[in-house]
This record gives sequence, structure tokens and C-alpha cells, in this order.
Amino acid sequence: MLASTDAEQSQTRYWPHRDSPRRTVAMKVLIAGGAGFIGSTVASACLDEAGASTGQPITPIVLDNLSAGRTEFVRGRIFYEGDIADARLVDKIFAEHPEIEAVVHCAALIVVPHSVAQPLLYYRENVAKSVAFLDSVIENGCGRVLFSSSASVYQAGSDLAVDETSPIAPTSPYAHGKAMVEQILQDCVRAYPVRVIALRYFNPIGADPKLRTGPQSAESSHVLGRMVAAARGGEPFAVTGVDWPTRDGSGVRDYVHVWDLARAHVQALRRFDDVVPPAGPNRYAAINLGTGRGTTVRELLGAFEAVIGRSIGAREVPRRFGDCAGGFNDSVRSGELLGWRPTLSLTEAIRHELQWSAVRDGHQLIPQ
Ligand SMILES: O=c1ccn([C@@H]2O[C@H](COP(=O)(O)OP(=O)(O)O[C@H]3O[C@H](CO)[C@H](O)[C@H](O)[C@H]3O)[C@@H](O)[C@H]2O)c(=O)[nH]1
Repeated sequence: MLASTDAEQSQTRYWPHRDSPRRTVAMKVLIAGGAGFIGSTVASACLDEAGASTGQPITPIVLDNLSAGRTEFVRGRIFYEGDIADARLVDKIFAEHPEIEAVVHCAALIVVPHSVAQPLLYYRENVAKSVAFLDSVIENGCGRVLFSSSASVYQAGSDLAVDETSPIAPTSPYAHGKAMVEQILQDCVRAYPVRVIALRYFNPIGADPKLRTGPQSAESSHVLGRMVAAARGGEPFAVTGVDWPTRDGSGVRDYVHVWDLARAHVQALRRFDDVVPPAGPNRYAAINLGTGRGTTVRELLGAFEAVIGRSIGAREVPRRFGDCAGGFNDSVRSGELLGWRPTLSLTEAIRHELQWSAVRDGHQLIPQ
């Protein structure tokens, strides 16, 4: 437990040996939630992308309680099963891997309507446990944190475009929790020897193009997962809300391919000390990760049907609780600070998600 909030004292006591500004050996990164959809893809990108660009992969150390993650997603990787709030386990990981230079924190529950039904569960899992985890991370002298935040923290304007200066006004316990952890992190960088990049994801879809990982379950509540399920003869697809102030009444989202998203994490790890320099005044940076293109549910359905070559139809039902009209990224910060831009299209994301679901569940919806 951090005993003091006094910045000077904690700097002396905790100034981390893992915070050396430039490294000469391969980097190890602790990925909390690394057996989940995004975390496992980030781990793959650390191994492939970082190695391809520099010849030096980033070694992921995965921590996951497998509440949503899958053991298949950590096969062949350094893996610790357990909770982020388990301080003894986190201590053990750092003791066994003193080379860990950064933490990627993507352990969270992620279903917006579920968070409306179970707010205490979401605040406990996503906020309270993040506090415990950060305490352990800082106590162990790790001074770099990449946090998986969400574009759902924003209130979009009438044009639905958002950048990092847009008002923070969450509409669900899930999104409130993300905004709360960001606030906690901003307070932490002022008090402790830690620097943070919060990556505000728009809507990740698709799967690892090598089909190692993807959405864990066919029961996913996410819109593309519901389309895949409907195309297989499951529950018919429903557009949840057709009276939003958008061009066709359905919700707008900025769908970003999960592999592009994972590559952005590699860039953030590589450029961490340039984005938030150890000696600089800015120890916290928030960066949107989206394509800059808004897609309505009806447009996504059209793109999905074009890929599978047939119509799946759609019912129209009322808005989900906690939902919002949505938004799309209108910021160039990810390009400027991370040198990142998305490269994979909506069609490729749909295709990869379909191919992955065939691997996962043995259903073939498009020719391989
Ligand atoms: O069966 C469905 C499911 C969803 N939608 C609509 O599709 C859009 C996207 O919904 P998702 O559930 O796929 O995604 P959300 O934007 O609600 O939430 C997702 O994106 C957030 C970021 O904005 C967080 O990352 C969160 O974890 C993740 O669930 C919304 O307009 C929603 O109303 C439908 O029309 N039918």
C-alpha cells in the first residue's frame, strides 16, 4: 500500500528503476487483461509488430483472471492467472520479471447495457480494482502506464465529431468508470512517480488477421457479433434505436480494426518517453484511437451484408438504456504523437471477424 500521497516522499521512495528513459535490451510489458479480446491482440502486436519494425519484439507478460479471457489466447505466452487487485500476485510478477518497463491496463468488464443493470459490479471491477492495481504497480516501481480508456466518456456535439478536448460526460456506469479511472490516474501522475497515456478507443471490431484471437464468445453483445449470430440463423438482428439525431436515425460509431488498435499500443510503448517525457511538465496524455469515419448501424449492416453476399434483415427496437447517439474521432493527435494511423478497412474488419468466428465456433459464412 502506498503510505503517503506526498509527491516528494514518494518520488524518493518509489522513483522506479524501471523508468530508465532509454532502453538497450528487449522490453517486457505487463498486460493486465491480456487474455481478452483487446489485450491478447495487443500481446500479439507486441510480438509481431515491434519485432518487424525494430527486430526486437516486446515481450508480453499476461495477467488475467479469465473471467472473460480465454486460456487459448495465452498459449505459449508468459501468463499469470489471477486478479489485478491481488497485490501479492502483482508483487510476484514484478519480482520474477524485474525488466518490466510498462503496464498496459486493459482488464475490465466492457458491456454498456450490463453496466446499467449491474453498476456496483462495474464500479468494483473496473474502478476499485484499478485503484488496487495501480497501487501495486507504483509500489513496484513501474513508472509507465498505458490505460485502455474509451471514447464513450465523451459527450459528442451535434456533428458527433469528438476530439480530446470534447466535454467528458459519460452516459453509462461503464463509461463513468472509465472517466473515473482517468481522473484517478491524473491525480496519480501529480503525486507519484508514474506517467500515463490513456488511449481512448472508439469501437474495436475484427480479429487478429492471423486468426490467433478475436472476440471470445458467440454471445457477444457487440453489434457486429449480433450480426454474425443472426447470419448463422440465431436471434434476428435488431437495430437498437432508430430515433437518434443521426443521418439515418441509428447510432453512429467509429469502428476501428482491433489489429490497428493493437499496433497503436506498440507505438505508444515505443514512444512513451517522447509523449510523456520523464522530466517534462506533462505526465499524462489522452489520445483518441479511431478512424475518423462515423458509421451508422444501418451502414454497418449494409457493409456486413455486402461481405456475406446476402441480406440478414433487421428489426427495429427501442434504444438500449445507457446508450448514446455515438460519435467519431476528429483528432489528429494519434498521428502526431504516436505516428499511428489506421490501415485496415471496415470491410477487412468484418471479414476478419467472420473468419475468426469460423475458427472459434466452426461456422463458415464466407469462403476462406
Ligand atoms: O444488437 C445490437 C447491438 C448494438 N446495436 C447498436 O450498435 C451500436 C454499437 O453498439 P455496441 O454494443 O457494439 O458498442 P457500444 O458503443 O455500446 O460500446 C462499445 O464501445 C464502447 C466505446 O464507445 C466501449 O468500448 C464498450 O466497451 C463497447 O461495448 C450502438 O448504436 C448500438 O445501439 C444495435 O443496433 N444492435
